Amino acid sequence: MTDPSSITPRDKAEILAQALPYIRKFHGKTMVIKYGGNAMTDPALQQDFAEDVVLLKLVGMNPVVVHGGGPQIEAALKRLGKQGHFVQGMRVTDAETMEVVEWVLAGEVQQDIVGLINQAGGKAVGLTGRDGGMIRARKLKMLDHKDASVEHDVGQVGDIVAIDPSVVKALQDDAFIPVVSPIGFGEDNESYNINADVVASRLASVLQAEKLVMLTNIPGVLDKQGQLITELTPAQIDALIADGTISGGMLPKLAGAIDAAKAGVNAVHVVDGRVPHSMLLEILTDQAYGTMIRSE
Ligand SMILES: Nc1ncnc2c1ncn2[C@@H]1O[C@H](COP(=O)(O)OP(=O)(O)O)[C@@H](O)[C@H]1O
Ligand SMILES: CC(=O)N[C@@H](CCC(=O)OP(=O)(O)O)C(=O)O
Repeated sequence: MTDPSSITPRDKAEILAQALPYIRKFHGKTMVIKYGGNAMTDPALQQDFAEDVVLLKLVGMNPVVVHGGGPQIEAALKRLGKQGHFVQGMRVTDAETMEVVEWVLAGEVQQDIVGLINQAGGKAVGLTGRDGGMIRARKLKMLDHKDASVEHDVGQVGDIVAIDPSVVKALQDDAFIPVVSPIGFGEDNESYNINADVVASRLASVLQAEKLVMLTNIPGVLDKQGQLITELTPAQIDALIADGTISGGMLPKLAGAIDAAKAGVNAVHVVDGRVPHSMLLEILTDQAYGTMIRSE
C-alpha cells in the first residue's frame, strides 16, 4: 500500500486526473462511511476526514456518516469508575452505561463531527436513530459464536428491527450531510446501544449505497501472520472466525460487511482511517486500500 505522505506533486496531479472517471461514475450515488472511534483519535486526521466528506459532497456524491465512539465511551465510563465489558464485539450495556453511551455518542462525538464538517464548508446534520423514527430496535438475543446453545445477556444492546431512511434521504436531497449516531429506540421508547458497524451496514443496504467504507485503526483484515488480506468472501470469513483469526471489534464489522455486500451494496471496504485521506483515495483512485468484502 502506498503511504500517502510520500506522494510527490507529480503523483498528486496524476491522482487528480485519475479522479475524474470516478467522480463521473459516482455522481449522485450514496457513500456510507463508518467512522470508527479508533480512527478519530488525532485532531488533524479528524479535520482531514471532515474535508474529505465535504469534497465528496461538493463533487456530487451523497456521503452519509455513521460514527462510532467505543474508546470515547470507554474513557467516560472510566471517569465514572466503571469498567466496560465486551462479548463478541458488543458492549454489555446496563442502564447506567446506556446513559453514558447516549451522552457520549449523541452529545459529544456526533457534535464534534458535525462541527468539523461545517467548518470545512459542508452542511452537516446530526441524528440518532430516534430522529425521524429511523432505527427501530429490540433487545439483541446474542448466541455464542462457537456454541449456539449458549446465550449471552448483553443488556440494552439493540438488534435492528427496521430502518426508515426517509429522514436521511430528505436531508441528502436538501444538500445536507447526515451524521448518524448508532442509537435505536424500542417499542416502549427505550433506548438501545447498537454497534456502529451494524448500523452503517444496514443503512448502506437500505439506502442501496454504492459503497460502504469502514474506517478503522488497522490496515484491514489481517491473517494469522499479520499480513493484510486484500479480498474476502463470506466462506473465507467464516473460516477465519472459526479458527480465531478474526475476533473482537472485527466480528460485527465483517458480519455487517457481508450483509451489505449480499444486499447489493456494490463495494464494501475495511480501510485504515489512521492513514490521511484513505477514504478519499479509496473512492477516487485506482489504488485499492485495505480489505474488500465480496458477496460470494
Ligand atoms: N483478523 C483481524 N484483522 C484485523 N483486526 C482484527 C482482527 N481480529 C480482531 N481485530 C481487531 O479489530 C479491531 C477493529 O475493530 P474496533 O476496535 O471495533 O474498531 P472501530 O472502532 O474502528 O470499529 C482491530 O483494531 C483489531 O484489534
Ligand atoms: C453495542 C456496542 O458495542 N455499541 C458500541 C457503539 C459505539 C461503536 O460501535 O463504536 P466503534 O465503532 O468505535 O467501535 C459501544 O458501546 O462501544
